[in-house]
Amino acid sequence: MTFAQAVTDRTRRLGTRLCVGLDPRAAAYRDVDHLRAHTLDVLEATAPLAACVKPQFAFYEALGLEGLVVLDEVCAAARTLGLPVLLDAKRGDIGSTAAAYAQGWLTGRHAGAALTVNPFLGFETLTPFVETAHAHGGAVFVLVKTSNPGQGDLQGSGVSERIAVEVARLCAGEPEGEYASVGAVVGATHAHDLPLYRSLMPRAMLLLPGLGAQGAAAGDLAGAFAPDGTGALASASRGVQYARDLDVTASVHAARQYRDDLNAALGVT
Ligand SMILES: O=c1ccn([C@@H]2O[C@H](COP(=O)(O)O)[C@@H](O)[C@H]2O)c(=O)[nH]1
Repeated sequence: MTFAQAVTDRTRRLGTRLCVGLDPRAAAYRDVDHLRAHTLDVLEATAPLAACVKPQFAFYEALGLEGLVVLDEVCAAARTLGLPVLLDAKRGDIGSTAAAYAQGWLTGRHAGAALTVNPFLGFETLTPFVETAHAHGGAVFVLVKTSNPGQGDLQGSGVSERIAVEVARLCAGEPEGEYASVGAVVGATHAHDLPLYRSLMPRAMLLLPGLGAQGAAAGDLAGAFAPDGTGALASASRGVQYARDLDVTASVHAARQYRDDLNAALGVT
């Protein structure tokens, strides 16, 4: 099963469109063992409520080699739980270097995973990511309109729309009837614009970060989904992992609430 198929299957079977972000902040823990144990506990406890899990590479990289080992353990644990992994690393470089990033994060033990990619160097640099993801059953999520307040500095004036059109072009070569291996990141903070991006990229799965801590509300995100309730992943990281300090039960309650609020907004279960 490809990443897009696995996510869509979980949405249909488990009734969830929630992407659980795992961004462990070193300051919250005594040491790396404590960080690892809590992060794995949150993963295991929230897995039945999630369509996929999204570790943010930066928080593991910040811990050096030990952190990268934890990231590897998180990915392995997710695979064991049958939970699709979306690595948020926002890679992008000239094509030959992009090919090395793609090999590192979309093949081997990461085959079938998804990776966020940055199109700033030009559309041709997306090709190694797209080809590798497609060949290994994974996916890439291209930054189209990010959730942060300053995104308009470079993403305004039709730039995001232009990237969206390119994403749609990249999706066009893939089999009909399912979401493509090329998806798009559109901030959940842009609720008003979601129907536009949904219509520009009908075959792309949308990743919607910004739920919770950045102020976006699940009830405002219906415009990102296809009429059957598939095609988008609403993502919360701090809002789940640190729903109430390090209380894993609170993480589960928060994930359940996000899942239910998304379903209520869509009128589905
Ligand atoms: O446009 C974007 C793209 C990625 N992110 C990432 O998502 C999470 C958000 O964390 P919260 O704690 O839920 O705010 C984080 O890893 C970001 O790097 C984003 O926020 N916006």
